Amino acid sequence: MGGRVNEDLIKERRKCTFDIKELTHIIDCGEENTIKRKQIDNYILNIKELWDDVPEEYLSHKERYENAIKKAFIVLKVLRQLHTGNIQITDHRTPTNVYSIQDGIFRNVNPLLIHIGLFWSTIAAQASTEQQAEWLQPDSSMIGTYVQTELGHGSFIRGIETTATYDSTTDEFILHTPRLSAYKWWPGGLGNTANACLVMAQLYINGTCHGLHIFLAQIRDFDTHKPLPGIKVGEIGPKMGFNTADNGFLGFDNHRIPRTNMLMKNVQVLRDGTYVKPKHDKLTYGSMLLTRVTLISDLAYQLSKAATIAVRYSAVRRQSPIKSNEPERQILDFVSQQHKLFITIASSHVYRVVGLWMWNSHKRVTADIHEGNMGQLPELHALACCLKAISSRDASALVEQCRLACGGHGYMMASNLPQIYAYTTAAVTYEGEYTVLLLQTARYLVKFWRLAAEHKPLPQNFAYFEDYIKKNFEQWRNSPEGIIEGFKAIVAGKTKAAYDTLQCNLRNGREFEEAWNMASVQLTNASEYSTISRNDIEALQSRYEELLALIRPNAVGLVDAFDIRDEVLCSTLGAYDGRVYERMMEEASKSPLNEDVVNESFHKYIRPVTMKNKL
Ligand SMILES: CCCCCCCCCC/C=C\CCCCCCCC(=O)SCCNC(=O)CCNC(=O)[C@H](O)C(C)(C)COP(=O)(O)OP(=O)(O)OC[C@H]1O[C@@H](n2cnc3c(N)ncnc32)[C@H](O)[C@@H]1OP(=O)(O)O
Ligand SMILES: Cc1cc2nc3c(=O)[nH]c(=O)nc-3n(C[C@H](O)[C@H](O)[C@H](O)COP(=O)(O)OP(=O)(O)OC[C@H]3O[C@@H](n4cnc5c(N)ncnc54)[C@H](O)[C@@H]3O)c2cc1C
Repeated sequence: MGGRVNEDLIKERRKCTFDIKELTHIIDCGEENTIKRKQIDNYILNIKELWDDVPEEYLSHKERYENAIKKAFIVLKVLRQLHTGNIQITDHRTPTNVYSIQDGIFRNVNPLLIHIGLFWSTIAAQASTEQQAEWLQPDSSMIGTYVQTELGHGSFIRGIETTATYDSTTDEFILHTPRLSAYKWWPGGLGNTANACLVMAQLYINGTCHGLHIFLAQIRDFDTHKPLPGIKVGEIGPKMGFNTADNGFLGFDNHRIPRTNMLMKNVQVLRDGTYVKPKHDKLTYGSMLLTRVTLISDLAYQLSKAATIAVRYSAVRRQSPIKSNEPERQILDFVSQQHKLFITIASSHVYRVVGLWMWNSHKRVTADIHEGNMGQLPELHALACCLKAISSRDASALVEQCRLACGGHGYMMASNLPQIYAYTTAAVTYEGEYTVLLLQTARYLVKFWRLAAEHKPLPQNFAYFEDYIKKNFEQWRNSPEGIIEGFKAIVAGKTKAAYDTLQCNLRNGREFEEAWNMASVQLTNASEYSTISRNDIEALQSRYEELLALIRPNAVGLVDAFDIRDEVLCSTLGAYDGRVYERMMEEASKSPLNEDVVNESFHKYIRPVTMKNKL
């Protein structure tokens, strides 16, 4: 769409007091990465076959999937070319960099998301060298998915009921679904797309259960794509979002796979049925850990999209004068609006930085694990659980806040905010449900509180627990260091309160698990335990309001620095040129309900009633 840039946005950009490009380079971790990112954007977004004439929202569930699959294989080809170096752009900060522009292409989810993001990465991390050499061929016929959750069990994975029983006479595992609740349910790409999967099942050898292990199973014929004998597979139906991801169900009826299809890097079953234990029994859960880490950066990116849309719209939208004799103001001038939006910008930066830090920590800990050192795994797991939980919960709440900040127009699908919300809120549940993950972190914290309470030596990271017990915390100071100290006090105070409740329940004769359950609300909620006073809060509040005013002239510059292209934002409200109303009218004209001047239902249903007495 041609035309001038909205005058208010032009003025906002003139007001900006910092170098927008410099911030973009910081976000990309260097100018070189910005250049590479833009090359990828240009390359992929210029592929004409990836763009639709009819907006996604007007397609049926089936048409959406078919359209998405067409695009997914174009994108897959490009990703393969990038990896093999046939397109000369490589080396990226985090995987999300390459994949983020797909949001614009699919306006939903790439049906190959799990194939690329989880299937290949799990094989790369958990299969033996020989298995990798066989399965990770660039021209492989396999389209895979990650099959863990069952109809009856998602969070409590030890309760998974699918079995893999070793048959030493044939050197095979027999995969079996013993009952309805054991049907696999949810895996992305399973419904129609995948012909193979990594399936999590309870391993049985000679009647002994060795717990959960991962197996590669072919489920559809590579040529005809028909389900193999003994496989019952299908799609689970429409969802709040993720409607192009063909999430599926899967049942096995004594389906046989070779013994060598168990992922054997960390754990082995030998030909004679000997079980060789892993060095750490949670290494099988490694893919969940990696995805949780990756998600933090992805959620930061979703926040930057929502903030870009809502801030640009708030600069263009004028409604109500502040003083009655003045013209209507940009809604961005209302301090309450600034509060809604600037927090979203800030949170995006916070989770971007933390996500990158976690990505690097994961790389470091994985290298250690490779050398046989498991020492850092529990801390990484506790951090990943907590950060995945709060980043997804914050992101979905803030995306919704941005949507509401755009008033009625935020409710339009063409604003793209409802789709970003549906995508973001799913992350609160998948890859470990919010409360369940917080309880994992609580379990870790309580362990160290117990050491502190018993005056046993603590690792340096937990020295603040001891400080709290000895009341060594300094008086609150309104500074970044003071805020960090305040948070330490909150964690220590909260952990203490939960620990005390737990102990009290135990003293009253409860079993540990029951006592834990009774303390679980305390274990997941944070409250104010720091030395902060009422006066401090007032000072913080007024500093916060000063900061809102300081940020105000730079708001549009700050979101421009995210440098997200219009094709990715897909929003009538958030485009760079700010031609909001023109774009809204153009999108409305695409509604099929505008195709006929008089819709045929008028003749069928309305006219017979309204004209009844006049005919
Ligand atoms: C084309 C695009 C490609 C994209 C590529 C990248 C793009 C990035 C963007 C991403 C965007 C979207 C992608 C996502 C799409 C959707 C994917 C969804 C996939 C799924 O949902 S898969 C299913 C996930 N399921 C879960 O997460 C289940 C949650 N439950 C659990 O994890 C466990 O049951 C549990 C809650 C952890 C409990 O486990 P368990 O009962 O076995 O353990 P205990 O509580 O008894 O604890 C025992 C002991 O073990 C420790 N521990 C537990 N887990 C781990 C771990 N993972 N690592 C290390 N240690 C672990 C625990 O701390 C205990 O230790 P302790 O005994 O206290 O010492
Ligand atoms: C969009 C989407 C995509 C998905 N993709 C995949 C995929 O590709 N592969 C795959 O295998 N799975 C996938 N899943 C499944 C997902 O991983 C699970 O839904 C998730 O792990 C939560 O498990 P659940 O559904 O069993 O929830 P439940 O565990 O039944 O949770 C229901 C409620 O019970 C509470 N609860 C449960 N246990 C406890 C506890 N111990 N203490 C306190 N409260 C508890 C929870 O907090 C929650 O409030 C996907 C899910 C979604 C929504």
